Parts: sequence; structure tokens; C-alpha cells
Amino acid sequence: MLDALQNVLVTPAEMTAIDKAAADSGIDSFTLMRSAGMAVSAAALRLFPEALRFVVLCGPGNNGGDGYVAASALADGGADVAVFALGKPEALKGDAARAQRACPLSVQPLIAYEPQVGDVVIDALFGAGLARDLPEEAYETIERVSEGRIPVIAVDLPSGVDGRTGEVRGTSFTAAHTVTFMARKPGHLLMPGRVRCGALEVFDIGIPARLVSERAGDLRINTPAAWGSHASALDPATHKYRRGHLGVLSGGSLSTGAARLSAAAGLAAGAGLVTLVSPAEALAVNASHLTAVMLREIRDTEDLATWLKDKRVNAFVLGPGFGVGKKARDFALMLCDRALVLDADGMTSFEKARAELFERAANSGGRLVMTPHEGEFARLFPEIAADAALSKIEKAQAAARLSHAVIVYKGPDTVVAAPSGRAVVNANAPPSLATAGSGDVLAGIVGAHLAQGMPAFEAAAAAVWRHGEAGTRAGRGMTAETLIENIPPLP
Ligand SMILES: NC(=O)C1=CN([C@@H]2O[C@H](COP(=O)(O)OP(=O)(O)OC[C@H]3O[C@@H](n4cnc5c(N)ncnc54)[C@H](OP(=O)(O)O)[C@@H]3O)[C@@H](O)[C@H]2O)[C@@H](O)CC1
Ligand SMILES: Nc1ncnc2c1ncn2[C@@H]1O[C@H](COP(=O)(O)OP(=O)(O)O)[C@@H](O)[C@H]1O
Ligand SMILES: [K+]
Repeated sequence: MLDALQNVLVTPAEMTAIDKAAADSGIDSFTLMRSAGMAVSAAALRLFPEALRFVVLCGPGNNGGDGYVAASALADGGADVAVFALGKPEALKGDAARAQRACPLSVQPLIAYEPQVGDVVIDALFGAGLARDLPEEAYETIERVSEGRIPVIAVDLPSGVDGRTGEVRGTSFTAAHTVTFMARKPGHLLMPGRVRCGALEVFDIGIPARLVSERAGDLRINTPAAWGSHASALDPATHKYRRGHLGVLSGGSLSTGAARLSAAAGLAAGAGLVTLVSPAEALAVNASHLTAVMLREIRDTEDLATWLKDKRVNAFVLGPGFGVGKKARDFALMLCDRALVLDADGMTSFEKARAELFERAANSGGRLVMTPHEGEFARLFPEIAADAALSKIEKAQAAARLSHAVIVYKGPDTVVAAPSGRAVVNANAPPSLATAGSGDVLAGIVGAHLAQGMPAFEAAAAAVWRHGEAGTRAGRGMTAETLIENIPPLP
């Protein structure tokens, strides 16, 4: 794969524009299709040398065209190959028709395919052009292939997976391996598409990288390339105040653990100082559990205003275990003009009062990051959550635009979006992160980055990445505590 395109995510619509630009620049589209099909046949031989028969399932568009090229190449190489088609081969158009005419193999109707032990399926039914739920015929075939446990190599995308959203349009193959072309598509990273792809290979079919990157939008895979330039190395002459002072707001005496997890994570992630802000009744329990994290009693907005005279306290985490209500809203609105991570109860407190928060975010000049999981997202952005036409990326982007905040829409496929529309999709998080307190740790890491002076989008994206790395390092038996111990240094 081209290094220049390693982190780029291209939507199917952008891919169509790239295709057209390639044709306009004089690149022969059939050459691209040949290259794509040859890459698929090479992957099939490399991955399944023991296959007794390659079964190529070809659809009505160019994805099917790639399939005919692959089938021809496999047959040329001496493999046993059978081709089954959805729709009439005579109805194919353009490059796909040409690929089918050049294929020496007979074509049988899709429904005639009966899986046999030793088969390897090459799925070239639908790729980027899937426009609606799969037709009935494809359903039956997919079911038979799954029941027969026949390994599948998908061309571009497993048929049924929507390349824009990662949603499954009715049903889909679950591939062992997917070969896509030039760059990843959102459907390769977003759930459930990601797990349907199996191992993903990105093959360079020869479209110049410049043509791809010029037409790709502001969407990337979350790697250090997206934010590394804002993660500066430690200055040997630094001192703790220069590394930022993070304040984390604790809940009452029976719900202090979540904020302590955020505070400990903030310190481990590099904030110079972290102060846990506690109501009077929780001071003793907090004090008994803290060492490097400092403790301060703050009862009300007056106390908070007094503390805020110290301008060195430059970032805050509010929400984990804090409690839902007016106190959370009052505190959050006071902290918005510095840098604030609003998590959990902090967000839920604004369920019926979001306009005030969003207006403050738009006008305060501070940095606001909100970190909703799916339930919290639906509470704060019900109309966006309910819009079935939007992908998770588009939902996060819409929420960021509406709230004037950076949105970290959490899950296995966490999306970080800025009000400008810039977005990254995260891909390094292990499922073992689904453990109590893991979100509190994430909020603390974001807070540390904000305290260090990172812009909100980069602070959030870098935190999500470090959180994922920490999860991998902590291993399957992790708890939120061991997750904190495994936060890696900023790269
Ligand atoms: N990008 C590149 O540079 C290159 C791309 N290449 C390849 O091209 C692929 C994209 O090709 P594509 O645009 O022809 O789309 P594809 O997925 O074959 O499906 C379209 C056909 O399916 C039909 N159809 C759609 N949904 C349907 C449904 N639910 N049920 C039934 N029918 C449905 C639709 O009909 P329509 O909706 O118009 O009625 C149309 O006939 C891409 O994935 C890659 O493999 C390579 O060749 C190398 C260069
Ligand atoms: N299946 C999964 N794979 C990878 N990461 C996950 C998965 N499920 C949850 N996570 C991550 O774990 C964290 C859980 O946060 P959250 O839902 O707020 O939990 P809690 O409130 O218990 O801390 C989020 O960062 C989320 O992205
Ligand atoms: K496919």
C-alpha cells in the first residue's frame, strides 16, 4: 500500500470521484480492473494454496468485473475455478462486460451454487456500489456459504456491508480476508463491517496517490500521524506547572471511585499536577485513597470561583460519578471557558438544557470535549442518533457541529469529530476495554492532553489512541486500574 494513503479513509462517493478523475487523466479503467482482479487472485493463491476449488461469485457491476478477472487469472494458473453470477452476464456493461467476455469459464446462475468441502469463495457480488439491501438470491447463497463454513475472500468489501456506514444491508458475508483498492473505506473500520472484513489488505491498483488524496475529505484513521505534531517531547527545562494542572471533580461520598480513576489516569498521562476536587462529605474517603493526586474541598460555585482565580489550573474533567443535576450544570458552565472534558453525568445533566451548554461552547473561547457512549449520545443528540441514514462518523460530525464541541463517540469503533467536520476513526482498541471505569480513564487522558495545551481535537484523538494502546498492553484480564498503569508515553 502507498504510505501516503495509509491513514486516509475514502467514502464510496469519493472513490467514484477518484475513479472519474483517474479516467479523465487518461488512465485506462480496464487496466485498473485487471489490476484489482489480479490482486484478488494472488491473495487467493497465497492464502488458500490448499483450496480444491475457487468459486467466484460475480455481481452485476464492476465488483463482478473484478471477479471475472480473478477467475480468469486463477484458471490461467491451473486452478479449478467455477463462476456463478447474480443477474445475466449479457446485462453487464462497460469494463465488467469486457472482463466477462475475456473470461474463458462458463457462468452458472448464483442459485445453482452448492458449497462443497474444499471450496474457497471469492465474493465479487457487490462492492462500493451496494445501494440497497441485498436481493433474495444473495441471501440464500450467503446463508449456504456460512452454514458450510466455506472461507470467503471479499473483493473490496464483503457483499452486504455498506462501504459508507459499515452497516449490513440485510445480510453479508463474513470474510476471512478482504482485498480493497487504494485506500480503506469507512465500512472497513466501522462496526459491524469491520468484523465482517476479516484481515484487510489495501492494494495499490495504480491510481496516483495525489488523485486520491486530493479528493479524499477530512477523514482519517486515528494514528499518531493525525496528531503527533501536537504531542511535543518533554522540554528538559520544564516544571510541573508547565505540564499543566488538571482538576477532576469528584462526586459524593458513595461515588468517588470514577473521578479518582480519571485523576490517576490524568497524572499517568502526563499532566504536571492533578487536583481532585471534592465535596466536604467525600473528603475523608478521597483522602484515604490518594497519594500523588492532590485534594481540594469545593462545596459550591463560590468556592469554585475562588479556585479559578488560579489561572494555572487549566483543564478539568467533570462527569465521572459526579451526579446528575444543577450542580453539574453550574460547574460545567463555569469551566467551559478553560478546557473541559464533559463525560458521563456531566453530559446527562444537560439532557434538557443543552442549548445553554452549546451556546457557551460556541462563545466562550475555551476547549470543550464530550465523550458519549451510545446511550449518552442518544440522550444528548436524540434527533441525530435516530437518523438511520447517517453513519457513526456522520453522526459524530453532526453532533460536533451542533454542540461546537469535539465529540468522542465511543465504542469499538470510536469516532472523534470536530465542529469543522474533521474526523478520525479509531482502530486500535481491544474489546477488553469494555470494563467498568475504562471510560473514566479515557476522560482523564483527554484532560491531561488539554492541560498540556493540546488543541481539543488532537487532545481527544491522541487520548483515544493511547487508551487503545494501554488496553492492548494491559491484556485481557485488565481492570481500569491496570489500564492506567499501561498508558504508553506519547509517541
Ligand atoms: N474505484 C475504483 O477505482 C475501482 C473499482 N473497482 C471495483 O468496482 C466496484 C464498484 O463497482 P460499481 O460501482 O459498479 O458497484 P458494484 O458494487 O459492483 O454494484 C453495482 C451494481 O449493483 C447493482 N446493485 C446495487 N445494490 C444492489 C442491490 N442491493 N441489489 C441488486 N443490485 C444492486 C447496481 O444496480 P443499480 O443500483 O444501478 O440498479 C449496479 O448494477 C468496487 O467495489 C471495486 O470492486 C475495480 O474495478 C477497480 C477500480
Ligand atoms: N468492544 C469494545 N472494543 C473496544 N473498545 C471498547 C469496546 N467497548 C467499549 N470500549 C471502550 O471502552 C470505554 C468504555 O467507556 P464507557 O462506556 O464510558 O464505560 P465506563 O462508564 O464503564 O467507564 C470507551 O473508551 C469505549 O470506546
Ligand atoms: K464483494
